[in-house]
Amino acid sequence: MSRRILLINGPNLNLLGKREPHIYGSTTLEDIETQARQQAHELGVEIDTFQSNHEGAIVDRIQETAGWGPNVRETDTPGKRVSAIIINAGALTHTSVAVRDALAAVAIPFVELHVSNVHARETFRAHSYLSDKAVAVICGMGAYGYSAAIKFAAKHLKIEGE
Ligand SMILES: O=C1C[C@@](O)(C(=O)O)C[C@@H](O)[C@@H]1O
Repeated sequence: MSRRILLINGPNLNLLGKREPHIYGSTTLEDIETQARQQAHELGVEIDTFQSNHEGAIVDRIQETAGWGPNVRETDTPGKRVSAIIINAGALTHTSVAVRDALAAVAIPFVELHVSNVHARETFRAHSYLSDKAVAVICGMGAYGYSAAIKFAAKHLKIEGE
């Protein structure tokens, strides 16, 4: 059985480690993704990583997990199935019906993740378009949240029928 996790990071998360370190810490996205690949290997799962500052690119990448999307032609080999998505949608969490709809369309269980405690910040960050559809929500654990999400996804989220 192969289990594959897709880790998505949205706008400005390419700046982790540089951006507001008092809020987001000093760990870079590169560090997080390197650690994620190592952890996935140890857990016996596969992991794909994706970061984009663009809402449409994130929607396209989510669609691709179901073999859909503008970059997938009828003749293409079906994309690899993903058993779980871990998504830090950044600011799109609070604004994007499109990301929510894409996650609902592919119907793959997902974990919503935030490095900071979004409930202890500006009030607009307390609302999420994703939380009510997420299997789990992690926030305020810093970079460790990624590790917790991967462990949870690897253990609890399996491709149906496997
Ligand atoms: O870009 C981000 C990062 C964030 O998702 C976090 O990881 O804490 C929290 C969001 O409110 C913010 O827009």
